[in-house]
Amino acid sequence: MKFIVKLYPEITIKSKSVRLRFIKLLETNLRNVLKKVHEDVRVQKQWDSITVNLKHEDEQLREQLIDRLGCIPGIHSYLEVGEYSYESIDDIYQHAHAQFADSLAGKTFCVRVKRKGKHEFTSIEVERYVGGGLNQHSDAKGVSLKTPDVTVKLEIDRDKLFLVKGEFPGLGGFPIATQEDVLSLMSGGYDSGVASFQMIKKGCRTHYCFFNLGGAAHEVGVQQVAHYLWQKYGESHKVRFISVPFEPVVEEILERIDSGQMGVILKRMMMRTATKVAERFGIQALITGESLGQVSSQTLTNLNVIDRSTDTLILRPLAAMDKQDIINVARDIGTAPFAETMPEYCGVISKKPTVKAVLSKIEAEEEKFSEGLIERILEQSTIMDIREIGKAAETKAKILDAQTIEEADADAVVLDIRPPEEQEEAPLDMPGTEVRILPFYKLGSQFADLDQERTYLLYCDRGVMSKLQALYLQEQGFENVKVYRPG
Ligand SMILES: Nc1ncnc2c1ncn2[C@@H]1O[C@H](COP(=O)(O)OP(=O)(O)OP(=O)(O)O)[C@@H](O)[C@H]1O
Repeated sequence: MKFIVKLYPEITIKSKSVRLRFIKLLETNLRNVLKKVHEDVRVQKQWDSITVNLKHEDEQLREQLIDRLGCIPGIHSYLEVGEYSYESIDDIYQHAHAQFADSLAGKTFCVRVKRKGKHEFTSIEVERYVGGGLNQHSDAKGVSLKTPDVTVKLEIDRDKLFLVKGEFPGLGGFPIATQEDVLSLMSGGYDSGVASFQMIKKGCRTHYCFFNLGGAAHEVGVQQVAHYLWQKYGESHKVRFISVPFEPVVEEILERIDSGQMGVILKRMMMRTATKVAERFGIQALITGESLGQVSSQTLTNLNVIDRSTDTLILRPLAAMDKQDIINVARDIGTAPFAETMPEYCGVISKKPTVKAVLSKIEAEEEKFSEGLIERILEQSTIMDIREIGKAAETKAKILDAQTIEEADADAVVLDIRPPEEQEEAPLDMPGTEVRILPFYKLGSQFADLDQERTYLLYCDRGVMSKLQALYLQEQGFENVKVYRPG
């Protein structure tokens, strides 16, 4: 099978050297991602497109390739094509007839040709010749140039003919690593997930910094979203997940800081800490999900005061977006189910939070923090390669993999924690075993209904969510939790 990947138009208007660099990076990114679908995938760049080839004809692999290509930044669209050689215009028609004639029955159609190289015919001549032939020798309803039911698309590239079997929209944006690295402050709600996605799409390797305000449950939730985003859209590059215990900061804020100023000061402490993390890894910008006017700390005055806490650039990709639009994007990119069930870990709640913070007052309040607070929490932070997220949970919780039910406990309950769409698509068929359906995002609120005495085997598609949730259940006192991986 073969795909022709078209560059996002913004790339094609760049200077030659920049364009070449972007194409090279996109080629490498495609290779890195698609080799995970199959090691024999071949990726080859040209000036205005990139071809993806896989010798094996296999429906499942085809679907996986289509799915992955739709998530890689820098792509305008991609065509699934059949490749042929030809000698004459009539050869072109014969190939087109064999491919398309049946699908035209009862429909109007038109033929569109794109051509590269020198030929004895023009594109319009091919359109007329192929269109005329198909009209005569098929059950098509007729040709309609303006509003056809079907558009027959051909691409002729020198001595090769490509018949377009399908066309899919790409993600847009720039290839990852065409821009510099950023550090996304990730709290697990709708906003920070969408903000991170925007930066990945814009071509930034996006690392994650998480300030833990709510213990293991908070950390598990945020790790899951970050891992999901990376695996789905940013897998071509390794990134870090940095977790900083922030309870000591919250404690001091609650004990020492004037109530109205707490929200802005918490954010300033986050920025200061994130700055140190960014400096350590040579990262140039911090990303937040803040949006103008969304909550009290997000007025222009307050954002300005928050910015004064660091010299590092803070980008807020959602600044001008409406909440509903942010939620819609979260639904499209798949982070909404995580956000929906993420409890609010706001750390501090003021009765009357200031909407007009005054820098001098805030700075005076901040004098009350104990010395070296940020250095202390940074010493206790954990830095993870995001690929290790599942593995870290495994070692920490000594979670065992079970390949069969008997291996675990004949009486074990299988917890299918996949999202409902995945469950419906491929339901677990396990006669004689109790299977409970409990999507991962409901586990946090519903685990209390589970009998702690029983053995649970957690099942998900890739084995990462199940490890994280197993760790979470263990921390809630469940002793017999395993990850179920049918052999
Ligand atoms: N615990 C945290 N760890 C890391 N970043 C955080 C944390 N809490 C907040 N932030 C950052 O600050 C931004 C604003 O947070 P705030 O809680 O004011 O708004 P929010 O709308 O609840 O954000 P979100 O929807 O992303 O949770 C977040 O989008 C995120 O970038």
